[in-house]
Amino acid sequence: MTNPRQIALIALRDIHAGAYADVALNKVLQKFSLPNLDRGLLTELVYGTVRRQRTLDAIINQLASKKSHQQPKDLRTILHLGLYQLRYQERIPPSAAVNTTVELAKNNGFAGLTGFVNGLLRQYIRLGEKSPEPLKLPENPVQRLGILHSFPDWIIEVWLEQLSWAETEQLCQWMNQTPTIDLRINPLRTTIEEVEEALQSVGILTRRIAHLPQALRLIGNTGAIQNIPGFSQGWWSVQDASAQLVGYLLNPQPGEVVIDACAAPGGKTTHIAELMQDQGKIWAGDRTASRLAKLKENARRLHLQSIHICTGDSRHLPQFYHTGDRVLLDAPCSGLGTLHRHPDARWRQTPESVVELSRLQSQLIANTSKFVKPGGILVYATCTLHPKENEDVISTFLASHPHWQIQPPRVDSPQLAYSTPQGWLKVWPHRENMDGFFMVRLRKTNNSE
Ligand SMILES: C[S@@+](CC[C@H](N)C(=O)[O-])C[C@H]1O[C@@H](n2cnc3c(N)ncnc32)[C@H](O)[C@@H]1O
Repeated sequence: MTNPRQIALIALRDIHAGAYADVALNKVLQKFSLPNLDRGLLTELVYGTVRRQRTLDAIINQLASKKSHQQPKDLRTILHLGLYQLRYQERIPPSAAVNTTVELAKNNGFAGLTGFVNGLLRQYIRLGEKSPEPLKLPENPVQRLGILHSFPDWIIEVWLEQLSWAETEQLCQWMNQTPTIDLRINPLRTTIEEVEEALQSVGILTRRIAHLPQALRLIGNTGAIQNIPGFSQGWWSVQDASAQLVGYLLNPQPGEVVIDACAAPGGKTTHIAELMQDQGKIWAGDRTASRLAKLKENARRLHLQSIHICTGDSRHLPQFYHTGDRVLLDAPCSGLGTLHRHPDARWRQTPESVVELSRLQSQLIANTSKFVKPGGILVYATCTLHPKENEDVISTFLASHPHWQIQPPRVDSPQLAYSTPQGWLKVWPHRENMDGFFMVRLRKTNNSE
């Protein structure tokens, strides 16, 4: 099969049945061999329709007599695909979007409904000719933003608690973009200049990122990551700029003992090893063995020797008590700072899952703080923007752990740019053009047991 729209329908069926969007997409990309352009279109259609689902459903609700959720499942997905192309894909002529969608309906058991599909899509085009916004939006301002930018109301509300309306809208728009790829250069194998040159020689454009000495942002489409020069030599890792800030905030030194309590697949563990010149001992703990296998593979590719694996639940592991000079807790979280990378995440997380995660995060910080020696450091980080998983976890921890205090970034450190008056760092993606992140450095006093 070579029709990217038909293949998109197959992947979307899987996603609507519960599969992760990236897993479902990779499955079809591996199964069907497509030319590069069609692979690009397939990826755009799958990720785009998942991301814009709420907006696309609102259009169906407006134009059809039956609500979107009452339509047969496949028909709803086919309409999503057609409407997505009409609304968001300027490169696809409207007539091609309509004809290919009608064809898709015909080939997937809806031969009797091709008139309905054709009519609905053409009605949308006609409305768009009359008004720049064919979609009728509700009066309620939260729902209005949620429908326009395709987010559940509760996420809009979480952002509105922290940002103005205008910034909330900017953040919504930012999260609907195709994500960029950043590299972190491994200074133990090469230099940033050498990587820049190697990439340039194969036509890959890059740019440096302020405050991050080993970071390069890739510009434009680069093809498969494994084919970028230097991958097999361990010259670099893929890691977003804001995730690179975490290693610098921890500031590990050669010869120290560092415990990375939620380490897999090892983006930050390998950064820590590089910052320590691969000298010292790093314990990489995680409860998921399959993810730790990826960490091992990454450490091997980067030629790092100082990393040791420990499979287990970091809410326990008493063998680590009072052994770490520095501990990193890069906690499992709702990922509200990386919604652009995971198009289905906004539909998977709920206010209830956030409460559940914040409970786990509190248990993890309470126990991993015991891993730290007196006078040592613990960095808590998440890639979410929800105060319940960030500020609240830290405030509650500090209130019940008098031997701990926040150690804000030094005035001469690059992280200062993201620092808040409370001493923790919050990276807002629409301001900094990088993934959303929260991180804080905590210090245990010398006289604690
Ligand atoms: C945000 S990810 C870590 C990403 C990693 N630090 C990196 O930079 O590549 C969170 C990790 O926590 C792990 N995890 C979740 N609950 C855990 C627990 N109770 N104990 C140990 N690891 C846990 C998950 O398996 C997941 O790999």
